[in-house]
Amino acid sequence: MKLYIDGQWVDSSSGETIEKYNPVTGEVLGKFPAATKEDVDRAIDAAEEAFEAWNEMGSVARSKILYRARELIEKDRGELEQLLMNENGKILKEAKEEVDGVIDQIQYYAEFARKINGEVVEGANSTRKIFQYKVPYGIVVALTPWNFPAGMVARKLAPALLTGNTVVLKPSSDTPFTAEWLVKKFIEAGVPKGVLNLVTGKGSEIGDYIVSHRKVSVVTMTGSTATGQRIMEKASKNMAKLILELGGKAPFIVWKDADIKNAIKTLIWAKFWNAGQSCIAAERLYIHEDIFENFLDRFVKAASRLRVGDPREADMGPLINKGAVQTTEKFVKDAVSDGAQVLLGGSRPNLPGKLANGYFFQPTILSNVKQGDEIFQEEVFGPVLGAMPVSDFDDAIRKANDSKYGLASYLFTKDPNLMFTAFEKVRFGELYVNMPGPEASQGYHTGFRLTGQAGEGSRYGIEEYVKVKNIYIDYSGRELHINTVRDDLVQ
Ligand SMILES: NC(=O)C1=CN([C@@H]2O[C@H](COP(=O)(O)OP(=O)(O)OC[C@H]3O[C@@H](n4cnc5c(N)ncnc54)[C@H](OP(=O)(O)O)[C@@H]3O)[C@@H](O)[C@H]2O)C=CC1
Ligand SMILES: O=C(O)[C@H](O)CO
Repeated sequence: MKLYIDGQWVDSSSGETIEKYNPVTGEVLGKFPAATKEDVDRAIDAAEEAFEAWNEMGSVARSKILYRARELIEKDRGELEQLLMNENGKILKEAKEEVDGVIDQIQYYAEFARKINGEVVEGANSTRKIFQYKVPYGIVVALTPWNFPAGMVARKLAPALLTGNTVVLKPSSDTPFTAEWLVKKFIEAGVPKGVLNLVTGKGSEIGDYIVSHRKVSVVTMTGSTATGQRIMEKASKNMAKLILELGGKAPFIVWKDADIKNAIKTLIWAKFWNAGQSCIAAERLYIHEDIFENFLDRFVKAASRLRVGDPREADMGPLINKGAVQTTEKFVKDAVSDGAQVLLGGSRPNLPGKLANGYFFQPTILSNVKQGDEIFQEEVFGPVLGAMPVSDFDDAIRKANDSKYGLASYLFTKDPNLMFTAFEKVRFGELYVNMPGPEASQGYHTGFRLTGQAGEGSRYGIEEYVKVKNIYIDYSGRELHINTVRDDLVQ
């Protein structure tokens, strides 16, 4: 693999590379370049140089390139699905769904051509006007995560490019090859040189440098809250605009009147989708006390039927890396020492052959957890879920809101009064009522509290990439009378 800078595929200027492991087998999958600060400078300079012409091209011409990229991705989608399975460990159905999402998002953003309009606002009188133009910011740095390595790249590249920005993409070091594959499609589709650049390398080494670079206008990042906070600090040097989609700790409330079968199916999805590695994953289960035991019993039975293993045939694949397995193990251990009872799983599975070295963890369900426990406060990002009985709806909402994160939440009930109470009181960017996620391209993916800033998707999401520029004009042609400037000063 190589870096893509100013229209050229090149090695890192240091020649250094980093190894990437296959999460299914623990074997080395390949190597990718460790970009240096000089490589970053060249990528940013290229993005700066390309900006004017790309902006002048107009949104219709840019959308044609996006439509073409979408077609190219669709044509070779099988390759991308394989890559997602090897690089991320996704099961086949989820890899296919992610590619559907990539195609959908590129199409969705391309459709905004000609639709990002400014306004003409009245001035102090009828011959004065204020033109409010929506213009691209300039250079966007896109830092993408590994959990949806294709979807997140598409969700950042498509709106940034459509609106006339140029981009430097730095993907997660756990999924560089998926990003490379997608960049190739955008290039083949006709993105001009310098408009889109790809640099890879450890965020801990080049991240601070990229986000604090004086030429960068927007930093869009999906990942952990700790990294998001660091980015805020570093990017403040240059006042870059931030779009940060960070951690989640979704509450999943099941009321006593809920359709239990639908709730369990949704919960299986919400907890074990991508092995629990999604920011909208159910992380706290609040069940009405009248149905608590029965619900948990049925949920445990259903989850115990999940097949864990080779992504080509399993229901759930591995975690992303060795560190993620260790973190998940520690969450379970700490929960047990806090008094939790393990109803299912709790450890790594015994898998045969090469899978024995893969980064797998069993679906894990815990009861006897308390609101203040680590397992109910910190983001697990793995296939582990704690459950707690609740009896009063307001109390359930209070507990749900008692989290430093505020992205997704779920509610199962048939009672419209409870639904509307939740619409009002839930302090999360998303509430899924009687249905699963994930978020749609036309929804605005955003969160409260430490989940971040700004958002993605919908017209609100695309407008994060444009700035409103104001032009004031007096076209009367008459002599100006300025209140605080005497007319007789100027003869
Ligand atoms: N909201 C979400 O969807 C996601 C949340 N997470 C959360 O984060 C945890 C850890 O995952 P991890 O991959 O380490 O997430 P990080 O937040 O560390 O990484 C996300 C992205 O930011 C980059 N990055 C890391 N450090 C910096 C920095 N100082 N400046 C700029 N960019 C940087 C990473 O690059 P590099 O990979 O090279 O470090 C990656 O591209 C997960 O367990 C989960 O809790 C993770 C992924 C997605
Ligand atoms: O970040 C995530 O996990 C994605 O937005 C999927 O919901």
